[in-house]
Amino acid sequence: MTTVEFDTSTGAVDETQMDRNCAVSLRNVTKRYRKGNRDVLALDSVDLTIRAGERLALIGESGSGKSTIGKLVLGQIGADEGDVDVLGTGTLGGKDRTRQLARRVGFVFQQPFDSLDPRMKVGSSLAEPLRIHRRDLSKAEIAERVSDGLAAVGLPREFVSRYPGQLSGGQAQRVCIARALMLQPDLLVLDEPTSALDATSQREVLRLLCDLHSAREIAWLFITHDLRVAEAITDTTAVLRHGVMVEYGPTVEVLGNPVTDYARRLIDASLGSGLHASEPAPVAGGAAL
Ligand SMILES: Nc1ncnc2c1ncn2[C@@H]1O[C@H](COP(=O)(O)OP(=O)(O)OP(=O)(O)O)[C@@H](O)[C@H]1O
Repeated sequence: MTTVEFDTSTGAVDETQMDRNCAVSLRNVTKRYRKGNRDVLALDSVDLTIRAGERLALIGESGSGKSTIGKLVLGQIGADEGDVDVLGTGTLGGKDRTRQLARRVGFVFQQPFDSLDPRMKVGSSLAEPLRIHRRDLSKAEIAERVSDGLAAVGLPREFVSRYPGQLSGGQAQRVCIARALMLQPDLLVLDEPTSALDATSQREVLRLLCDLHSAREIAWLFITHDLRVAEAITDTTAVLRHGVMVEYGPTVEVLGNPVTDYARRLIDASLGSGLHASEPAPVAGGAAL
């Protein structure tokens, strides 16, 4: 792992020292949870790399360990064994690492209304990360960035004064995406970001994510049960089973030509059996959305 210098006075990482091509690196990572008087092995010796700008889909049946990887990457939990390095912060101490991850990794979860404070207007929600992490910005500069953030997700400026309860599910998820992007992150953790939305909002949010990726290449860890989404908009797919990475490679190969029966069953259940081998998956650009 590359060593990174961290300036505690400015909060800046000396990026000249870190591997700019690597957004996420998990090496031989094992994670157990304590459940009553027994241990649950959630991840077993997992290796995973997400390069800068790469969109990786993480798929697997319920309980296979997908969200555990998301939590490790966000720094919400630690590994029992192995190395977790996110954007070169792996060698930083606890507080510095947490601060860097909060600044440089955005996240969008399944339920937008759980992620937004119902008592906070949209404008305040979007301004909050800037107030915390960008103390150099004036009030006017923050207000301008909030307006720009809303525009970037296709919402009018007037939404600053709305409360979450006055938004549709799709609009609320757009606000969550805008919030995740406020600090211009290098990595987004997207944990089922569209599965709580109706079909139209799903398509709109996925198109929005693709457009944002085209405008600025942010790496994605995209956790999904929906293999059509993985197929349409990701570069790489990793398949987890009982905490073990059983397949990993370009999305077009993993979904088009799965090696394990397990992945084949997942794909058949989500996409039907017609895709394998004969039909290339329409990866990137959102063509199939
Ligand atoms: N806080 C916890 N305490 C105990 N066990 C946990 C905890 N969190 C997760 N687990 C267990 O770890 C395993 C992996 O869980 P995880 O949430 O990572 O799976 P997942 O693939 O994200 O599932 P889903 O698709 O249902 O969200 C499961 O067996 C789960 O029951």
